[in-house]
Amino acid sequence: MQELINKANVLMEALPWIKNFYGKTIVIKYGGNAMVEEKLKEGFARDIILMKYIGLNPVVVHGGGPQIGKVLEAMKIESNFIQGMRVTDSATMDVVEMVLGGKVNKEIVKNINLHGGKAVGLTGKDGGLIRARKLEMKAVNPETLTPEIIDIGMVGEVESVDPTVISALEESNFIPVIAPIGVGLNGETYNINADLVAGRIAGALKAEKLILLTDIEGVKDKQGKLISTIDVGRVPDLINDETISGGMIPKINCCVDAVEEGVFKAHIIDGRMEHACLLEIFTDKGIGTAVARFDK
Ligand SMILES: Nc1ncnc2c1ncn2[C@@H]1O[C@H](COP(=O)(O)OP(=O)(O)O)[C@@H](O)[C@H]1O
Ligand SMILES: CC(=O)N[C@@H](CCC(=O)OP(=O)(O)O)C(=O)O
Repeated sequence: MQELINKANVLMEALPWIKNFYGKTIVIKYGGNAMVEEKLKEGFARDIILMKYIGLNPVVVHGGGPQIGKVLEAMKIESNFIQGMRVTDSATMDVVEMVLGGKVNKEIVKNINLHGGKAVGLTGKDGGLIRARKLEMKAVNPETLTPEIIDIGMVGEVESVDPTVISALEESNFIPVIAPIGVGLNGETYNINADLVAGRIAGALKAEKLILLTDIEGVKDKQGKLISTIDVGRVPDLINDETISGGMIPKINCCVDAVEEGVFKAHIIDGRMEHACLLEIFTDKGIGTAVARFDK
């Protein structure tokens, strides 16, 4: 009997959060281990469906860097990254679009639909969702030691987001699943980092939350202890004193940008943990690191 009451208590813990988030949009960047391991994949699909059925509007933006890498390797095309961005010539762009917009996107859609949801896959080309432009990357020339703009091919940055197609899908209770590919003014295709796309889509939708799933517990301090909350104003110091480095820099900056654009809270959480999204949204304590304007 006590076991049943405990179950009811767990559900009741979620009640204030369900009330709070009812009708609100949550953008989730899906990637890493959560997109590879069978058990985690199924758990993620079920989490998204549960969110939808209790009245939230989940929007999934996915990555797929490792999946692209595997196909490029099989095709004997070399992968090169500069400042975390894949150098993308036209042969690589074809593979990126094929893998992200095709196999990876459709597998996520299939998993959600298989477990009872109604997902629709899109790239940024569909409905004019993501207008992109070429990313101007600055790097220091090792010979002259001066910063200059380098050409890394068809890598894009988001110029603007037109969320009309997302709203149309939400009205009919579909769950949008978005591949991070954008289209330029003249119809050219761009490969865009998925975290950046998720941040901008969350901003355009004025989402309640942006959740970035990654393969680490969250942002850690210099002693390796998890930092549960970070005020956006503190981020530059954490980067300058090198508490935050490497791949975590674009992630945290993307959270800051989303908050500045009107997203209430951004979270960096551990996608290796089963039901990570649900634990973050529906429990009092949450997991991972929350980034917001706490010091008002
Ligand atoms: N302060 C920090 N807290 C946590 N991770 C950090 C921190 N600073 C740097 N990192 C690094 O950033 C990595 C996450 O970025 P990345 O590997 O690019 O993620 P993903 O592949 O999910 O996009 C972590 O695995 C860790 O090595
Ligand atoms: C420009 C750029 O680097 N684009 C990424 C897009 C996919 C992505 O971001 O996937 P993850 O989230 O798994 O890293 C790439 O080509 O790998």
